Parts: sequence; structure tokens; C-alpha cells
Amino acid sequence: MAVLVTGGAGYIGSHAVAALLEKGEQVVVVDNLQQGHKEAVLGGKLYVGDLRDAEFMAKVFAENDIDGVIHFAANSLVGESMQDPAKYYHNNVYGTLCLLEQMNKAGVKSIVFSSTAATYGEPERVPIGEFDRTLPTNTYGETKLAMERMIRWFDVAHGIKFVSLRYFNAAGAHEGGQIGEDHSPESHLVPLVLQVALGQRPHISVFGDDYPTEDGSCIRDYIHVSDLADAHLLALDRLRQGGESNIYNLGNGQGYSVKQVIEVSRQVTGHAIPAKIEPRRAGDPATLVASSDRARLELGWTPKHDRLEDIIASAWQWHSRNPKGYGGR
Ligand SMILES: NC(=O)c1ccc[n+]([C@@H]2O[C@H](COP(=O)([O-])OP(=O)(O)OC[C@H]3O[C@@H](n4cnc5c(N)ncnc54)[C@H](O)[C@@H]3O)[C@@H](O)[C@H]2O)c1
Ligand SMILES: O=c1ccn([C@@H]2O[C@H](COP(=O)(O)OP(=O)(O)O[C@H]3O[C@H](CO)[C@@H](O)[C@H](O)[C@H]3O)[C@@H](O)[C@H]2O)c(=O)[nH]1
Repeated sequence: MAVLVTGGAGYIGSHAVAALLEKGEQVVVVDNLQQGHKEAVLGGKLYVGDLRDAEFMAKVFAENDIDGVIHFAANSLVGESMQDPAKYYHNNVYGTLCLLEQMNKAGVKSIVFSSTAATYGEPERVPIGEFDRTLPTNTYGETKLAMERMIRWFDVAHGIKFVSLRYFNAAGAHEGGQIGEDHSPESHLVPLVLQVALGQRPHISVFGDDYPTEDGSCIRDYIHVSDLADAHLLALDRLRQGGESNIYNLGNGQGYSVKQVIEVSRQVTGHAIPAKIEPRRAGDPATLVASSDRARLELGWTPKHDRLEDIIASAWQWHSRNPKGYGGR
């Protein structure tokens, strides 16, 4: 039996593919390469195409004996989603609908879904628990919540069991050194800060220093990409063993401000990393920190890289060795 990984050529997806291969799983990847990279797929079968292309997806299901899906494929940028909501509804919500229809036709009953901390919006309390209020402050989070809810109704009607993993901020790279983060254009804080250290940008912008946090900049919970990958394998195992549908947060439970991330990056890289305060970015909640107690208890998940220094050092190893990402190879 094979695992279908949608978005498996992307940042987190490629790390999950690596972990599946390391475990000896058969892997089938679907990616339209709008963000992903062929070189990031370390094994298995890669189908280049779009989730929303019914004929293409029917062929993928027909040609492979798929018993579970891990669904990463989506657009996922908070800032962009506030400028182009249609893109997010079309790719995320409609794309997921297309995938679920194909799974249903093929009789595939398990899906692990990439959800996000952005489903919560501005939290009522931190750390955030899975039963806390979900009131997204950006279109991206709204579409992810809609996707989660859609999957639940496919469970009710068709018995498609799901584990929805609400990750907080992914960072870092695989310890083998072959894969890491390479988005174009890049908009995530950690790779942008490291691009400054590499001399590729003159400074890092701090989007807002008037938030209700200790130093005024936004607080996030950074989680290593390989720890995220591990959680997907555990979630898939649970579904294969007949586990019920469920939602889990994935984070380290520790918040770091934008200014702290820059400071730690200065220590890791030894570079001065100039920073400039700029206006707030639309849609950003002030603080997002996870309680991942449920994932630890029920999935047996234990993140191995819980220090921000280690996460940034792992990202730095990738960026300093691959300053042009996959394109520079
Ligand atoms: N990066 C984070 O910090 C973070 C945090 C929480 C949740 N997530 C979620 O995790 C998932 C992966 O995030 P990422 O950072 O690896 O993003 P990414 O953009 O690197 O990966 C997504 C992949 O999906 C592919 N894709 C997109 N739409 C597609 C379509 N219609 N058909 C086929 N392929 C398609 C892209 O080419 C890309 O390779 C996303 O669903 C995102 O919302 C990411
Ligand atoms: O040049 C920059 C880039 C980002 N930020 C700030 O840094 C923080 C982190 O931003 P970013 O790295 O873009 O991540 P988020 O917007 O928090 O979103 C990420 O984390 C979410 C979960 O928390 C996921 O759902 C998203 O897919 C993923 O992109 C935010 O406060 C940004 O405003 C800056 O100050 N300057």
C-alpha cells in the first residue's frame, strides 16, 4: 500500500516524504510545483499536476494502491491571503473538495491534514488548546478552518477518518542536509532573517512593534520541520489502526517575539543582521503559542528540537550551504 502526499515537493511535505521513506513506506507525491521543487522529493513516485484536475487525480488513484493521504498542498501565506482571497478559496477550499471527492471514489478512508494555528485567530488565552475559540483574523486561516470542517462532513457521510494537525510556525531543515526551506518569493521570518545574514538582503523588516507583547513585536511558537514530519507518521499510524478522527496542535509551547528570533539568529550566525521597524502586516494575530499536550498524550509525539537556537542553527546549516536554495545546485 502507498501513501499519497499532496504538496510533497514543498517545504514541510518534502520532509514528511523523507520521513516516510526512512520508515520504508511506499510514497506517491502529487505537486503542481507552483512552490515545490522536484529535487526536494527524495524518493517515491512524483506526479506533477494539480489537485483540481479531476482526470489527472483519477489516474493517480487508479495507478497506485493508496491507503492513506497526507494533504499539504495549499497556498499558505497570511499576507497574500489578505490581498487575494479568491486564490485561497479556489486552491485551498475547492482543491480539498476535489481531493475528497477522488478519495471517496477510490474508497480511501484516511487523511492527515495540514491545518494551522491561523484557525484560532487572536487567542483568548495562551497556550492555545484545541477546544479554544476559532475565529480567524485572515483569509488563509478562514480557508483552513473551512477545509477542516469540510473533511469532517466527509467523515460523517462517507467514513473518511481524519487527523487535522494544526501546526504553529515551521522552521529548520532536515539534518541530512539535502532538503530545506526554499519559497519564491520568500515571506517567512526565519529564512528572511538568514538571507540578511547571507548578505542577500540589507535588513530584516519587523512588522509592527506596537503589539500588546513585552517588546511590541508578534510572538510565535516555532517548531522544527522534522518534528512536524514525525507527527504525520504517528497520525497516519493511528488512523490505520482504526483511530477516530481528531484535531491536534503541534508546537513547542514556547513563544518567541520577532525581535527575539532576530537576536537568536545574530548569535547563531555571528552576523549583525540590521532590523527596521515597519508597519503591521494585515491579518497578523499578536501571539500564537500552542498547547500540544493532546498530541503528546494521544499520538505519543515528542518534539526533539525544542530550543529556538537549535531550530535556527538547523535552518542556517541549510541556507548557508544552499544560498540559492534548490536553484543553486
Ligand atoms: N510553513 C508553515 O509554517 C506552516 C504552518 C502551518 C500550516 N502550514 C500548512 O502546511 C502545508 C505545507 O506548507 P509549506 O510551508 O510546506 O508550503 P509549500 O508552499 O512549501 O508547500 C505546498 C506545496 O503544495 C503544492 N501545491 C499547492 N497547490 C497545489 C495544487 N492545487 N495541486 C498540487 N500541488 C499544489 C505547492 O507546489 C507546494 O509544493 C500548507 O498546507 C500550509 O498551509 C504551514
Ligand atoms: O519580514 C518579515 C516576515 C515576518 N514577520 C513577522 O514574523 C512573524 C512570523 O511570520 P511568518 O514567518 O510569515 O509566519 P506566519 O505569518 O506566522 O505564518 C506561518 O505560521 C502559521 C501558523 O502560525 C502558518 O499557518 C502559516 O502557513 C505560516 O506561513 C509574523 O508576526 C510576521 O508579521 C516580520 O516581522 N518580518
